[in-house]
Amino acid sequence: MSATDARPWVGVVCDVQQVPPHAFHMAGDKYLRALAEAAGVTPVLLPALTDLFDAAVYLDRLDGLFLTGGYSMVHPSLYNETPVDDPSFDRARDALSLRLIDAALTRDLPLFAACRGFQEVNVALGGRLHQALHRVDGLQEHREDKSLSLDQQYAPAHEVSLEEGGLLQRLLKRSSLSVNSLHVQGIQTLGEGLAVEARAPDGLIEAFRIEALTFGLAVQWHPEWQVSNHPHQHTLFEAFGDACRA
Ligand SMILES: N[C@@H](CCC(=O)NCCCC(=O)O)C(=O)O
Repeated sequence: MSATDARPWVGVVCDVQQVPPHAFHMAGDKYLRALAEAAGVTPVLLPALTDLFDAAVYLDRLDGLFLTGGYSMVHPSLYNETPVDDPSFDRARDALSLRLIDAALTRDLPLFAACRGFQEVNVALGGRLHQALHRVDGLQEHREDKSLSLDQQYAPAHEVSLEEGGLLQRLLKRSSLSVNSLHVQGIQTLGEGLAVEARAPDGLIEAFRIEALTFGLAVQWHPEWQVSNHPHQHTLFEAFGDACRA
């Protein structure tokens, strides 16, 4: 690897988690490796310090933005609801992601989002979430079984149908895709300027395109998981990397 890195630099949002007795800003290894290996970009962690400065300044020096998954829930107050359960929240992550989504739209910066990141984009654009999909009549189970191994938790869980003529169908040259499923929350109402790209068998929206962006794709599943073994997911990261290089 040359000392001068000509690859695009892509911002990756951090979660704020306690590693007792301290708080840490962190991002998952599997996301960072997928960006480096499949997208061919250089990931840069973005600390969630919106209480200190406007996070939009990050994007002045970046070529793309990636919103990762995360075990914490997007706070329901961001879509005008009160929490119905007592899950883990991460308000600092919420504030960082929502500010960066807005700033990426202003700059037409390439954006790719997974799972929690998918939910954040929906909420940032005025959409609402189901706080607990497993309590919604007519929807299938979308959570992982945490008693299983990670390989089993992130294994393909259901098919999604790809929208006719959509970005995913064009990129993947197919009409359906097998995806993993590790989420409690999901889309209840779709935000403004979002175009459905994929749905689960129960009708739940599982991917959308951000119409205002030259490249804006968000998926409910985990495309980063063992991306080298999943060519279709690898293609999504390649397309994002190409958009960051454009
Ligand atoms: N908390 C949200 C999003 C779920 C999610 O991102 N799960 C994966 C977390 C671990 C990882 O980063 O792979 C929800 O439950 O809906």
